[in-house]
Amino acid sequence: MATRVNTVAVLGLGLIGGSLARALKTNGFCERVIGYGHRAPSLEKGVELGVIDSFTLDLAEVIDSADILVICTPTLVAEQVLAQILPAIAGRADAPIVTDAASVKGNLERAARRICDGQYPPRFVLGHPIAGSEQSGVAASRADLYINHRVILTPVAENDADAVSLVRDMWLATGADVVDMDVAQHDAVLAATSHLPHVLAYALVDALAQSDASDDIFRFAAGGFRDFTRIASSDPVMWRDIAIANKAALLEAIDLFSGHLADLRTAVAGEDSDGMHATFTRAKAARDEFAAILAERAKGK
Ligand SMILES: NC(=O)C1=CN([C@@H]2O[C@H](COP(=O)(O)OP(=O)(O)OC[C@H]3O[C@@H](n4cnc5c(N)ncnc54)[C@H](O)[C@@H]3O)[C@@H](O)[C@H]2O)C=CC1
Ligand SMILES: O=C(O)C(=O)Cc1ccc(O)cc1
Repeated sequence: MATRVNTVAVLGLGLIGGSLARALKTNGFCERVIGYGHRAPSLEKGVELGVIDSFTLDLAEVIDSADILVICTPTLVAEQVLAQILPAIAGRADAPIVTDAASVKGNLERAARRICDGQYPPRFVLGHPIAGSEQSGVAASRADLYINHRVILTPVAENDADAVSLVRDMWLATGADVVDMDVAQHDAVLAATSHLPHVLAYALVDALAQSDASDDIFRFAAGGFRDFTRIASSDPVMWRDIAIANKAALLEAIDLFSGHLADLRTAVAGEDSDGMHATFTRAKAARDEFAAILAERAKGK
């Protein structure tokens, strides 16, 4: 593809930032990808693996040399990084476009307004790739991570249309499908489909690991346990940040789920076979429909 910009900077070179860097280098969206972080080791590894061309620990240098800054740090760190970047680029005609990949959008929208005295910075575009895994770190990054996966952009009214368009093109260049969503809708949907399942997996594994029978439980666990709990191997810092940043929507999702679990407990205790059968049948139909959608999407690969 024709090169769109000279330099993309990835701030926080882990699974998500490393995979973006690899994809952009593979498809020629930019001339070079540079890395920025608070510590050298993962960035040195990124250069060694050919994920990035160079790196710096100096944020001012990144701001001066990149066309697009992509914040790929844990969610709450992204607020701190924004607090350093936005004042530094305010009013600068040659300022880079800023975007991010964090899992929650509302906290970053609020942070951006707070940092800029209530005025949303037009060239900051909120984004979130719905692709990843329980792994983390630059060594786990892959150039094909985003192919046929959704990337959600949550532009706000004050956004500069050209900035949104360039960020959209960047993600399209990775092979992703880019969709727009409202910030609050994004956070509610992701609380239900991603943040709640991670909390449930962590809770289940923690509860069983602390029980007296934990040795037997893990020794004899079947595939269902493995499927349900894979995501409990995800990075605790990342998920702690997500739970804090999306507290309101996550609490709503937990409460909705707790109500259903309580109903199911009542059905089990009362041997309510019709009630249980109805719940399991409804859930199976919904899950089968979801599996069919996934299969259709995989065909597009
Ligand atoms: N892992 C996943 O499946 C997905 C993660 N996300 C989001 O993407 C972001 C990154 O996630 P991963 O790449 O999985 O995490 P990661 O742990 O693999 O990478 C995060 C990187 O940020 C760096 N970092 C930490 N503190 C920093 C600081 N103060 N300044 C500069 N760099 C710092 C770390 O050194 C690391 O290189 C998170 O906000 C996460 O919520 C979004 C979609 C999927
Ligand atoms: O590992 C998995 O299945 C995931 O769910 C990956 C993931 C983690 C966080 C996100 O914000 C989006 C996707």
